[in-house]
Amino acid sequence: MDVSSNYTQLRASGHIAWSTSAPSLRTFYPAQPRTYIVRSLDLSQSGCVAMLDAGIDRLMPSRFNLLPTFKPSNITLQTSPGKGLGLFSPNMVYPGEALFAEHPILVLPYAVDAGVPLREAYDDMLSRLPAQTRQELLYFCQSTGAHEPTSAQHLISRITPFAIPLSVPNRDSSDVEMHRGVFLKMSRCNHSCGPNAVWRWDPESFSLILTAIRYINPGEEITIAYTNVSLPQHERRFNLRRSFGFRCACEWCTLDHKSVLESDAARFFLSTFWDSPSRPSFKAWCQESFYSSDTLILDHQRALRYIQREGLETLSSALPSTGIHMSDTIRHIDAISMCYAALEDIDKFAIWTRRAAEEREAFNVLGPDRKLVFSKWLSNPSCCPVWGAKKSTYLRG
Ligand SMILES: C[S@@+](CC[C@H](N)C(=O)[O-])C[C@H]1O[C@@H](n2cnc3c(N)ncnc32)[C@H](O)[C@@H]1O
Repeated sequence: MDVSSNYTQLRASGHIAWSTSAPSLRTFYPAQPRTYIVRSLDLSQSGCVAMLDAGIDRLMPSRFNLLPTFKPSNITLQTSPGKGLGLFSPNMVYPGEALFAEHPILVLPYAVDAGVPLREAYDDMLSRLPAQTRQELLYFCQSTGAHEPTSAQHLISRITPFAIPLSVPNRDSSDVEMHRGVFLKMSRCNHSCGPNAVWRWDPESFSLILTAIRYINPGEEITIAYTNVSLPQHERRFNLRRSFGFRCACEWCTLDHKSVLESDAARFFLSTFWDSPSRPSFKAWCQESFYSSDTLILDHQRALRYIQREGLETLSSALPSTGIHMSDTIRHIDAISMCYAALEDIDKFAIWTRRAAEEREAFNVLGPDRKLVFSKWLSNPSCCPVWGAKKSTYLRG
């Protein structure tokens, strides 16, 4: 291990396998021992120490964009029944509103060459953090009620990391792209099976951004999903227990037995919606007169009701045409608007097209092209390519 004034180089010796209690850390045996660099990144007062594969370290930009600034939302840390501490919003938050952005304090690879002396690396990393940040990390472990951590490695492994992708030198290194980011504030965000916020990694500012996906009332807890929330309760429970070691106390997991069955059925309906063979495609619905005018509309409206009831605004799926991921809420609204266009129902087409534009606007995904298309359709609905597509079948029928 070579130590210089501002960074530490760790060379995997290729034969010492360090065990670690970190649940998410994997060790592997690469053909050539890898070299890792441990160094501080100049990001914020809380400090940030990264342990990176030397190839990845070379690709790290020397500067990052400033943290995006948002309306100060004064997130508070409070007790959440059955979940320890959690993040709460004292203010009303709107769907699509960014809650906060945060730099990591530690960045580590997900998969580390088994020859790396991890214990030394973790000691080194912690010693480089400001004393105040180290204190906060310790407080994090104490407040979760667990035993005092016995080492830096133990302490770091206690904190649930977020998976952040970093640029890798080439496609062959894609297996080492994913890193564990440890965050002081974000790591307090609890899980819910109907979360009201989502997070995303912003490589330009090297930060995690938390965004509301529905209205969050003053005093409400901010939650994210730690697991696939479209699964039935017993599978979510199994996954949360296996990966994070807790039993979920969210409002969907504490329902009575009958309501859990209803919730599972709704989640199944939503997760299989786009591939369900029993539902006609839009084209088939337009062409076949035996499909009643409201079959598809009622199904999409039911999906929107379930999304709201189950708190599943987080659901998104790949569009078959482009493969691009889009919010399921937007997809259902678009589909209803197209059905009304096909039926030449001017009033309802206008209502749902406006809703499609508003939903996109809230989440900043209403590009100028789409905005123009919507305004054209609203001023002259017959411009919509599927205008009358179902009605003409009726007339033919
Ligand atoms: C990343 S921490 C979240 C902050 C933590 N509650 C605290 O007091 O610092 C994850 C831990 O919080 C608790 N937790 C998070 N979501 C929960 C939920 N839905 N039900 C019960 N416990 C939860 C579990 O103990 C879990 O291991």
